[in-house]
Amino acid sequence: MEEVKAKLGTLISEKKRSARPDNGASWEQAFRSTFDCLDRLGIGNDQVSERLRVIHIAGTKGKGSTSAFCESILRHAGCKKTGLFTSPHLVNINERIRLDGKSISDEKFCEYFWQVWNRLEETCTPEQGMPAYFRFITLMGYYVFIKEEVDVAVVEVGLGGRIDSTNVVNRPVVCGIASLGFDHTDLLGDTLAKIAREKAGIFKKGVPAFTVGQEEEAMESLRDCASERGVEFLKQSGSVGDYCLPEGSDQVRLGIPGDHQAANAGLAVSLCQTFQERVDLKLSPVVSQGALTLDCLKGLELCRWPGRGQIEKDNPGDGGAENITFYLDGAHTPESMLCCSKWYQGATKLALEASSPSSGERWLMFNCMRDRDPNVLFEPLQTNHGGDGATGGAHTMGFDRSFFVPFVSSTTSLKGDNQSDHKWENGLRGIWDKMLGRAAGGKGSGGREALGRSSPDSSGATGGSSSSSSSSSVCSVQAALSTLRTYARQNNTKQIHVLVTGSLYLVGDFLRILKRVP
Ligand SMILES: Nc1ncnc2c1ncn2[C@@H]1O[C@H](COP(=O)(O)OP(=O)(O)OP(=O)(O)O)[C@@H](O)[C@H]1O
Repeated sequence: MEEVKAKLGTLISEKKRSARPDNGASWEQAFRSTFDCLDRLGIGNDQVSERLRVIHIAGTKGKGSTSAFCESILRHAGCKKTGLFTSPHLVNINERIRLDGKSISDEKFCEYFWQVWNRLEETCTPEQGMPAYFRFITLMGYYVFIKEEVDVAVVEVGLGGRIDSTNVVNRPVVCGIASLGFDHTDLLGDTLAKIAREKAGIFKKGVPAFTVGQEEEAMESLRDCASERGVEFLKQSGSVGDYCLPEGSDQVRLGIPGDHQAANAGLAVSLCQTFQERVDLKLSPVVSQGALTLDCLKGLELCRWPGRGQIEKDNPGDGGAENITFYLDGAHTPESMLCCSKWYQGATKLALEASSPSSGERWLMFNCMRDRDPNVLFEPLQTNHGGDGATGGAHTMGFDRSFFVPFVSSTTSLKGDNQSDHKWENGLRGIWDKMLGRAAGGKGSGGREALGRSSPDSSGATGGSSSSSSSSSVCSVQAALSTLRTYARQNNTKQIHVLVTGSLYLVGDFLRILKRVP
């Protein structure tokens, strides 16, 4: 596996996230090269459509969760073999290609990797070289699903849709668009209409499509694209809570927590219902007479999507403390941070009420990529969304301690983070404390407008400036964990609820350190 990882590493051509892939080709050119690569692999894109039953899902937020729900629902509805392609991964690259809900084994990964690698290498020409990292892993995903003869291939778009490497299927069974918002605006456009148009690039002639409720500007753009592209229909899915329940069942339980998951699950139900009606597999119904079936409910409840709303107890057998609970969520956009913050406050409120509110504390471990605006990410974290507010700490939302921790993984260092200087993290801490200072000073909860757009790099490396600075620190993940565990052991009547958020890479680092590999 190490050799395979090293080879894959050679396909990461640039360190910058939005750098041009595939030897400097434009995104359009690079996308078109995916079709050539499929030919070189002996599986033209016609074959991908003929040999795979694909559910293709795009969106700004919730596309991964929706994909995971789809896979789980169909597995529980009787799909003998499921394939799920997602990105990015948290700990191991294998997570991106799942068979029957489990990451592909190292053995199979290596076996298929070499088949794909060797074929592509043998067919390189001066015009057609090796594909870049994401394109390669996408090609490999399709290759694996074809060779494994999966009944369904649920495919999550990597970025955008129209010219994403996954968009090489002429005729998916059904397409879905999860919640739309502002992200990757440098590549997708600076209005919701433009972003929606890029995402709707996965729509295909004669193929049905579903979307969740969207802002009108986005919905209008989706409708226009649907008619331009001649989709069979574009329908809006509802919340999973809108469905009736079968006899013997009193509620829908979702395996991925958070109120925001109801819309993702609703979209997944619509996609799976349409899939099940259109394919020649003997699947049990997903919805029957307007009610979710027991199989569907099981699929929703048993769905697992690590790093999103994941709750893990610390492990005392492995140096941990039994009174620590980690809440791991890779939110990294304003919308997802709002969902994450509401989920965390709700979950810890229940946990704090279950014990004694005064005996619990909320701690934060945070980092985000440098292309994010921490001002807008911090705002929902510092706002009380109707929970109990403070847990003993003095802040608006009541984090008793906050740590700004550098990334550990090599994946993130490849994305341009300098491991040795902590200027970025000190800057994050400075902004965090400044916002808290303003909030405490009676100027609201501290927002982008109030603060201006200060950036960590410009705010200097001095750390906090407000009275709350003593409760925030910059240190390594390991040092933060050590401080946390020592404190927890010394205060063993307290329950410590630790939110880890800001980046999926940080969540991946934690899962690796906690030895909870997905
Ligand atoms: N419908 C939603 N609206 C807003 N935020 C959401 C929604 N669904 C999930 N999220 C948040 O987004 C984060 C990522 O969820 P998910 O993996 O489903 O989305 P994604 O579209 O694949 O995003 P990405 O892979 O870019 O993080 C979650 O941690 C959660 O906080």
